[in-house]
Amino acid sequence: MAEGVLQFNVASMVENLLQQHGKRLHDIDLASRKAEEASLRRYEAAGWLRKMVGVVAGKDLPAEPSEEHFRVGLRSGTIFCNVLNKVHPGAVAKVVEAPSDTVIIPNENLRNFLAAIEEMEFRLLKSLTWNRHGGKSSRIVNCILALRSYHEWKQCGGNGLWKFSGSTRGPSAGKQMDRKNSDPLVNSISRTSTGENLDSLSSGENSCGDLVEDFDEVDTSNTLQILVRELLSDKTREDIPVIVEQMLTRVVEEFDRRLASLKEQVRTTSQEEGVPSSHETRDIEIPSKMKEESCSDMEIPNEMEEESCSEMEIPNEMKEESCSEMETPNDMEEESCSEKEIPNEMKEQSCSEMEIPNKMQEESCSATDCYDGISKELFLKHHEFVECQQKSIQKLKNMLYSAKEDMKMLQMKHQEEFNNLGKHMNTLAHAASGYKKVLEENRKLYNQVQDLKGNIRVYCRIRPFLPGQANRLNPVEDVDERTIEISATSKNGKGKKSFTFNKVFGPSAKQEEIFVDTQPLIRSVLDGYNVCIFAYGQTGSGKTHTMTGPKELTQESMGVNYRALNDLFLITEQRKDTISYDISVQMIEIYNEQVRDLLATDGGNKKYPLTKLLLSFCLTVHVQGRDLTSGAVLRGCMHLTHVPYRNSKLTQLLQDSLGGQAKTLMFVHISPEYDALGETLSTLKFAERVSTVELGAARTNKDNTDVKELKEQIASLKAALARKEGGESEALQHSRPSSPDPQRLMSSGSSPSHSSWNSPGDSCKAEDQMLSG
Ligand SMILES: Nc1ncnc2c1ncn2[C@@H]1O[C@H](COP(=O)(O)OP(=O)(O)OP(=O)(O)O)[C@@H](O)[C@H]1O
Repeated sequence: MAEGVLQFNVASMVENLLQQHGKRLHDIDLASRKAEEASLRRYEAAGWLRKMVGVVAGKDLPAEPSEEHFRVGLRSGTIFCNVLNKVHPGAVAKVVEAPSDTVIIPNENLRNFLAAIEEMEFRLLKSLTWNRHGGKSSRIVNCILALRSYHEWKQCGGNGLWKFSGSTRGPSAGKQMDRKNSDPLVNSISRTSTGENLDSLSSGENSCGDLVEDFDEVDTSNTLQILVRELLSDKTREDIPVIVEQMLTRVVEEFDRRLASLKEQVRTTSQEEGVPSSHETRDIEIPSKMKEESCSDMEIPNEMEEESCSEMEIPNEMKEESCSEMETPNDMEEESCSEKEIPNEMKEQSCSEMEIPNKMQEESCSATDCYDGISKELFLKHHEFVECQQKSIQKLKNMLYSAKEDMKMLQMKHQEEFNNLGKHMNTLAHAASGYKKVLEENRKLYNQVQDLKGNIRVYCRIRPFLPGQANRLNPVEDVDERTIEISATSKNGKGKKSFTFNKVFGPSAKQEEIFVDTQPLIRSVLDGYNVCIFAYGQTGSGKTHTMTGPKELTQESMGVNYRALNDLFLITEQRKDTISYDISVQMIEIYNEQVRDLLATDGGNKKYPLTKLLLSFCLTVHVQGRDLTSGAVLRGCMHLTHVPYRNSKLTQLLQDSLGGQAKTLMFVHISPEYDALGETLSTLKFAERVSTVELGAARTNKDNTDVKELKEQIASLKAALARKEGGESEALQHSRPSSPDPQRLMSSGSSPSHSSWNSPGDSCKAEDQMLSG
């Protein structure tokens, strides 16, 4: 049908071209009208045949066929036989169903058709005009239209002889066909009916062979030939090539224009039907109307074509994948895949049924069915794949939402914990501040307690008899916690003499007991107080034993010095997180009013061996602590040695620990032997007076006589001291506020003093020095 349309359009284009050239020729116009009239008559014949046999049986014959399609659709003779059986049931006993492209010469159906007519004695067909002048196709058209007229005449109750009027516009009621009419075709039929061999049909002018020949010959459209012939009939030989070239150029241009218009029409239609644009390009050569008709000729439902088109949207990869998964036989699979790869070509072939043999159309149909099955399966797989992806995406969305919620919860929890931590930190800072205040208060209270115990404390220790002194008389009459009672001889003022101290330790007292009252003062040193711990007493009374210990030291036998230093470092370690301490040691020897620095070096070598240093008669430990939080600095010192108290230099040295806030512990040692009784009594008197100074007026001196004597001795000592030491007392007063400088001490006094501190007179002088300070 496409060719028919195009051929008709070419004729029109040529006509239009001629009109544009102002060469509208009457003959040309007449030829065009004739061609158009011939086409209309052909359509009329084809339409009646299709109506008679039905669309399915008439699928090989388009409704509006070109001459070529008209010839091809009828050359099998099948439609002729079926139509004749409709007009006269049973007229053709055997109809061979064969594809339209099957060429059988002489055609069996045509021979059966003619034979049927002979048997039916259709002499009425004699009236048909088998006019060769109208073209071979026109003769067939006229024959068909005559048969239609006869059929209609019969349906209208016609009887007797039917006379063909030659009109194709339907039967004329009551018209009679002249059966005597001599027509070449009828004649040939008549001859056949007289017993001639059917094969002879092909030899007769109007035989079946003529009819077959009519179908077999290629009847190119003579319309154009007529037009061209008429156009060039009056032209000179020189003008013809130019005119033909010009005409062909315009025809081609017009053809291209209309083809483009047709493509645009197809594209628009495809878009309206939702066909992807990528397929439009492949389909543009076939108008949608043509496709529908062609497909209907092929008995392919439109839905199938639509499905095929929709399947075209499936990505090639998926199609390939699905094809690879197909379980169809290999040959079928290959065919399907090849069909899949070039679906548009297949579609074109299917639609262009006029150019494709029926067999190929059937293959195309079967391929389309197969392709449709594959496409559906692909579609299902695609749909399933998309659903799976959508579920995965939804699951991911849910996980993302859950993760976001968890993150929010974590952020809230973190913020809450952060706030709580901040509050906790504030509480801790407040508590720390309070704790420091408490520590400070505790320190003050602690040292207040030490103050209440007395800044100068005097302890008396009685040395036990040494080995080999057993069973010797002991002047110590009685000892309790704070009092010692001495039984004096007449030489020393006969009678019992009682002395009171902060504490009295008997001969059996352990080193640990001696240190008990000393230990709290170590903490005071680290709190910034000055402490002086010294031993006092006659030779061999046990001073070294108390302060250092015996030669063979054990944990139990360690003296005050070791224990004090141990506690000092222990407390320093305990406070290391809050206070940083620097500890230094000073070792000075005072002998014959000469002060020597035992740690001084002489040419890189120490002047004194370590053993002598450890046994040194004056050890001073300086402590400097820095509060790590506030930066406040505390300074304290601790003097450890036994002291020949009468020594003025020593008094000067110990000035920072003999008054004010300083804590002084004096361990007074006495020997138990009778032969040292005088010295013992003098020592006890001196020590008790030191303690009495500290106790002040609150302490009542029970012995006024002793006080009077003491005052006299003090006055005497003052005078003597003034004479011997000149302005030393004045210097002592001026230097009191600061710690003593060993260098200054060593250079200030060089004159020897008393070589022995054992005499009571010396003791009184020392007491005077201390009291004056
Ligand atoms: N409490 C005591 N228990 C046992 N032995 C002691 C005690 N006190 C002192 N001694 C012993 O007495 C002797 C003399 O003691 P020590 O050397 O300590 O006296 P001193 O006062 O330091 O003498 P000096 O003034 O001459 O140095 C030593 O052998 C010592 O071991």
